[in-house]
Formats: sequence, C-alpha cells, structure tokens
Amino acid sequence: MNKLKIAVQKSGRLHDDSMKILKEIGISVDNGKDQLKASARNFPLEIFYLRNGDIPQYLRDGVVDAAIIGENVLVEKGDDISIIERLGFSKCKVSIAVPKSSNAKSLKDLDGKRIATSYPNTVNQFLDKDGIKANLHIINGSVEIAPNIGLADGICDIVSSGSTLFKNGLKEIEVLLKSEAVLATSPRISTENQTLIDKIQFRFQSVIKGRESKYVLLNAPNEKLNDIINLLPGMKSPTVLPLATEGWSSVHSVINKNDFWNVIDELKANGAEGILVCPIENMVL
Ligand SMILES: Nc1ncnc2c1ncn2[C@@H]1O[C@H](COP(=O)(O)OP(=O)(O)OP(=O)(O)O)[C@@H](O)[C@H]1O
Ligand SMILES: O=P(O)(O)OC[C@H]1O[C@H](OP(=O)(O)OP(=O)(O)O)[C@H](O)[C@@H]1O
Ligand SMILES: [Mg+2]
Repeated sequence: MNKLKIAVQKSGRLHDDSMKILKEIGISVDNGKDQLKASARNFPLEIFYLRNGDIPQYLRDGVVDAAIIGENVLVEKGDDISIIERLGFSKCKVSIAVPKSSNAKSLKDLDGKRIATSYPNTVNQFLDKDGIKANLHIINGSVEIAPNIGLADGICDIVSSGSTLFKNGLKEIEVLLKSEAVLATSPRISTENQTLIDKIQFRFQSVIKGRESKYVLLNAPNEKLNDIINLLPGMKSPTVLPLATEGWSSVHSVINKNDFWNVIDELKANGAEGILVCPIENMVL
C-alpha cells in the first residue's frame, strides 16, 4: 500500500513536541526512538527520524513527502520548500548579538567585522539586503562563546529565553527572523500522497485551533445575559440553557485562550459565577 513518508527530528528540541502532535492527530506508532523508521498502526504513514538540518535535502530529493521542521532551517537551506502549516511550538528567534560592552546597535554596525554563526546563508541574505560585508566564521555549536575567545565581534544564533546570551555576556541587537516548528512538504510529492497530506493537514489544523481555544461554561443572571453573551462571541453564538434555579442560565462558549484573561474581570463584574475553563482537544470548523 502507498504510504505517506513524514520526517521528524530524531532527537533534540523538536522531537518530543513533534511526536506529541502526531499522537494528537491520531497517529499511533510503536516507540521508534532507536529505529530510524517507524510505521503508523492506523494510517498509511511512515515516520523517518532524521537530523533537523538534513531534512531540507530529503524533502528536496523527495525521499520524504513532508516534515516537521524548524522554520529557521528552511530559511537557511530550504527556500524552495513550501510551508503548509505553522505548528505553534519551538518558537525562537534568529538574532544578532554582540558583547555587552560593544557599541554596535544593529547588523549594519558589523560591516567589515567578524560574525560567528551556524546560519551563514541567513546572515548573508541580511548582509546583502543592507549592502554590507562581514567575515563569517561558520561553527556548528556553542556559537555564543566565540566573542569571548576572540573569534568574532558578534554572533548570529538562536535566541529563546535569552539566558545563553546573558550567561556569555552578550546582548541581542537585531532580530533577523522569528521561527517556529512548521509542517513542510516536498516539491516532488506525488498526487496520491498529496491527498494523504491534505487529510493530515486538516487534522493538524483541528488540533492547533483546539490548542488556541478554551471551552468556557458559566452561570449568569438572566438580566445580564446579553452583556455576558457580547463578551463571549463563541463559534456561532454561545449556547444558553436555563438553570434549575429561577432567573439564572448556563452559558457555554468557545474563546481564544489569550482573550479569556482579558474578559474575565468583565464577566465577573456582570455577575457571572461558577466559571469553568476547559481544554479543547480538536476543533473542526
Ligand atoms: N532554545 C530554543 N528554544 C526554542 N526553539 C529552539 C531552541 N533552539 C533551537 N530551537 C528550534 O528547534 C530546532 C531544533 O533545534 P536542536 O538544537 O534540537 O537541533 P539542531 O542542532 O538545530 O538540529 P539537528 O537535528 O540537525 O541536530 C531549531 O532548528 C529551532 O527551530
Ligand atoms: O535563549 P536560550 O533559551 O538560552 O536558547 C538559545 C540556545 O538554545 C540553542 O542551543 P541548544 O541548547 O539547542 O544547544 P545546541 O547548540 O547544542 O543545539 C541555541 O543554539 C542557543 O544556544
Ligand atoms: Mg540547538
């Protein structure tokens, strides 16, 4: 039987969240940690466990049909690869940083200087855009140490919490790009497998929408129902059911999880009581 081949990072920062989201879209695999390939039990799909940095080439060659990969890796070496879904995890930045004592305020100030990085193509794209030149020192890891050992005047690397920069006496001066895990597809995907990826993409969308939303239940005095409903628009409109207690209703709605904290005080001020906020597994619109 024809199977969709999807790559995930073998080990590293993307692995666990990639496996988690595959599980949430209903793909179940035997623990494949020590295997390089695993078959799903309940979908025509094979998972290939690969290095994140190698995945763009596998996609380009059509060895895999799709992949969960860091967007920054596609900027670096996969600008011909299509992103079909942003997955909302492994969020980070690719930034320029310099020693705290440096006067440089942006990449432009590193004209003619030395920059250490694992992302030379990305840095070059931005250098070319600004019409400046720098000497790139390409290293595979521990980039933040380079200025301290006299190897570079600045660095370009991944920044998330900023603690690695801080520990190495560096400061961020420019964010080149923001990145998150994405679902990307091969330019050589077959029509048959495109149909399978469409099915999978729909499932990813349902899970991501669900993760962004909360199901809210509350009790409201009837005279305040309209005000409360206006605060909770819901997917179509909120569900309103009478409570056994005269003059009260139960209101059910779906709300963006970030919006909830913005309306909670107003809900309470309008007399809402017994507010429950529940996670949503999937949301099919
Ligand atoms: N500190 C971080 N916080 C959030 N996301 C990060 C962080 N560091 C890296 N990432 C994201 O996770 C991806 C994988 O990072 P990781 O360090 O595990 O592997 P890698 O060294 O880039 O890849 P490989 O699998 O080729 O060894 C990166 O491409 C980036 O998108
Ligand atoms: O801003 P922070 O939260 O400190 O994260 C940034 C650090 O995380 C990544 O390294 P990682 O830990 O993945 O190690 P690696 O260089 O071996 O991949 C990245 O290369 C930075 O060094
Ligand atoms: Mg890393």
